[in-house]
Amino acid sequence: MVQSSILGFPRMGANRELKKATEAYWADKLSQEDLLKEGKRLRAEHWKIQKDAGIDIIPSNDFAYYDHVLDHIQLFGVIPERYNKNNLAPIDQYFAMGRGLQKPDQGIDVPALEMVKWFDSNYHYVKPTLQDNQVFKLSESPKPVVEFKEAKEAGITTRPVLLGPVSFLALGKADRGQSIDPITALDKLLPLYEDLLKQLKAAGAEHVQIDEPILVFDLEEKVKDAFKPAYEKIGALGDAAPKITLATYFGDIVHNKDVLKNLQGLHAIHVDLVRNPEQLEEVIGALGPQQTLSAGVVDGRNIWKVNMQKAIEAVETAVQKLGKDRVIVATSSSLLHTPHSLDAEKKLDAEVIDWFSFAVQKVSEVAIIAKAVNEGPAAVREQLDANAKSQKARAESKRTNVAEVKDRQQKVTEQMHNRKDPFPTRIAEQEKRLNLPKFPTTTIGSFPQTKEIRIQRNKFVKGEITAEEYEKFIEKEIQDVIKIQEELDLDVFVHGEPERNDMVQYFGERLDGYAFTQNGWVQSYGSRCVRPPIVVGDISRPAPMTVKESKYAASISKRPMKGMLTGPITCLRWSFPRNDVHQSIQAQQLALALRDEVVDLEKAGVYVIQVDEPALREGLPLRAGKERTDYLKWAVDSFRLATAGVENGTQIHSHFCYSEFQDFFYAIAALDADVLSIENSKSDAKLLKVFVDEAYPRHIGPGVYDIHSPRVPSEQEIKDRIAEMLQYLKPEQLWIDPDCGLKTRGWKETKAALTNMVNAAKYFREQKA
Ligand SMILES: CN1c2c(nc(N)[nH]c2=O)NC[C@@H]1CNc1ccc(C(=O)N[C@@H](CCC(=O)N[C@@H](CCC(=O)N[C@@H](CCC(=O)O)C(=O)O)C(=O)O)C(=O)O)cc1
Ligand SMILES: N[C@@H](CCS)C(=O)O
Ligand SMILES: [Zn+2]
Repeated sequence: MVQSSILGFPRMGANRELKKATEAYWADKLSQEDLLKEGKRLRAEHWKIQKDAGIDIIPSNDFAYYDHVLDHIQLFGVIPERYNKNNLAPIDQYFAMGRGLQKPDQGIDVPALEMVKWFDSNYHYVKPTLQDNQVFKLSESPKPVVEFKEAKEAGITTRPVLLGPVSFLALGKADRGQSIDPITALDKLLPLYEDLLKQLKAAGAEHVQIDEPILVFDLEEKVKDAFKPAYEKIGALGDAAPKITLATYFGDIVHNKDVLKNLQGLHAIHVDLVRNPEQLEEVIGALGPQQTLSAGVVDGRNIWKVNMQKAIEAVETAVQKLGKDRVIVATSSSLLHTPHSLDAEKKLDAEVIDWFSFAVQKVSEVAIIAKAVNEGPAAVREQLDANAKSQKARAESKRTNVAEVKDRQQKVTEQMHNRKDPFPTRIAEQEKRLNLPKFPTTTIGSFPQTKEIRIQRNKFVKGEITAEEYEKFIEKEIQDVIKIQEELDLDVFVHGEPERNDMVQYFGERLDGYAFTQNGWVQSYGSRCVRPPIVVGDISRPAPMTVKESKYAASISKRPMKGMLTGPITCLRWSFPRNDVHQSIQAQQLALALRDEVVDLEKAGVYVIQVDEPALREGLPLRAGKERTDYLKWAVDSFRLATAGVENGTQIHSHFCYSEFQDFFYAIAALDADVLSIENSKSDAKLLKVFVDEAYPRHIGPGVYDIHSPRVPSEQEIKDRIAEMLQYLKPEQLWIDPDCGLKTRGWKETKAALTNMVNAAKYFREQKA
């Protein structure tokens, strides 16, 4: 029989209970015991949802209090010494690695480990950070074993999920000042996997899911070569270990077919057939004679209802070749990237809600597809008919065919992508207008989103206060942040984004062609969640979206005010995009809407405009090739189309909050932004060398401190950082700013950090005068 399986379930809970519990714990408002109890309750609830839906293979160890890669860091003892010094309880050490810990009264001050994008998703993982003489040590009560037993006690035999040894190492890095190439530590790490697998088997686990998602990348030979010895060793455990399903997702693995050849001893291989349905035949051909295919046909990354007919056809193709006992119906990836359930959505338009499927619904979809294949379509006729009807309605909906939007796209010319003059002419005009000092200081846009702001917005959304009352409140917030920026003596001000719930959702809510949810939360990192808006049709801007707040802020500010927009690619990437038209079309529609906004801001007297594109890099197809080249063209074009409508004297900024910009330098340069701010504080300043090597002529503000942690950087630390940057960048190019927006921070640490930042900038201003 074909079995049904889920690769992972969202952790936060139907009402973000996990977020609330962890944040309460951090604020000393919940005991450790109660936090752990809440985790246990959530796990049980999620297993039950899957069991009740009839899923055969239910995951465990997919739950994490902060991040599953961080779980493995602690599981294998990859804990840099600085986190061992303060005798922290395991859970506190875990959070210290995830988010840093500063307790001056106890002499504790450790920054967080680096956190980066999980493949091309909006989820972030904590990077394993290794030492040259790395010693691995399996934790005394390994989490995967504990959670397997917990599920078993609740009457559910699960398939534990582990991140595989090759991916764990390849996704890691050497600690600062260390030079280890993580993959060389494989031999030392493998015995811990062996031990863990034996413990899982002894606890009763018959199957284990080992994720090796790096197989979707173009791999260096040494990483590719690591698979064979790793899985031979693990495979040699035979019956002493559970049977292994090796899972890949977010891409195809055909280019690594030679690796698959060495994995034929494993029980099953999982592939993502939503992203790359065309890999099915080749992967089947590469399987060993006994091997099972886990067919990922229900999308773990988007919210569209599965097309049952197509999914069933793919599974049937596999069944014809392999037989029912060697095929598993599965989600394409973990459902971590989808919201919990549609049941909470009370305000979605009836037309569009019928097109969506969140995690709980996707679990049912997997079960239905398996049933259709096992028992024939008649067994699920009603569900299949309803699904076909919904697919048809979406394809024929007016929302997906708006003539005015299509006409405007037809009329886009090449010239619309270019500023009037090149940078030297522009910057001269901008300098005259803005009159900024050397090493200008600015922030990235948002200031702390205080509890009070959220409460007021919540009241407004619920109709408990009027639009005027809310508007007054926002104006007062803007006044306050302007006053604070004056006191801090920053050079280019921002209005603080108090009116925005999120930098993407806010725009989604103001654009036609979008739907947005009440409770569609998805984990972004740690306890932080986002509610991605959903692109349901052709996009256009019915009215200005940000002009009122920016104009007001500019009118009461003595310094230049920076208008703040989210770029077309980031809007697209951090939304749930349509899957019925190419993303380049959606990006161009967004670009045209933003172009109007940029021009309207300029008309309103806002002469510095930042268009954030932090997701530009994340959208890059994971492998080199035509798809990547094409992406770079349409992604860069969409930014240029959005920003090129302004005069020379209007300064366009863009912001990128990730550090791996090396391989992406040309795209960033091609945006032709006058000023770039880039996350950089946790990376080696050496990375900035690319700007020198490529003779980058425009202005740059590499972040001087990390904003993800409440830790306050000292003035000296920031000065050291700036001095490092000046080894690579010219003084007249350099802007001083934090890594990213400050919305997640509290005011106390924000003021302290920015005071140190401004003082450090002033020090260099005097030095270089
Ligand atoms: C910059 N980043 C972003 C990414 N993706 C985005 N879509 N947005 C981003 O900013 N990706 C990369 C990075 C890092 N990621 C994040 C992600 C999320 C946050 C964050 O602070 N999230 C908040 C939620 C923000 C939000 O939408 N707030 C709403 C609703 C707030 C809320 O929970 N309201 C309560 C009631 C009010 C109360 O009592 O507090 C409720 O509904 O129950 C709003 O402000 O109106 C989070 O808390 O997780 C940061 C960086
Ligand atoms: N302007 C946004 C950018 C975040 S990437 C902010 O400051 O929050
Ligand atoms: Zn950012």
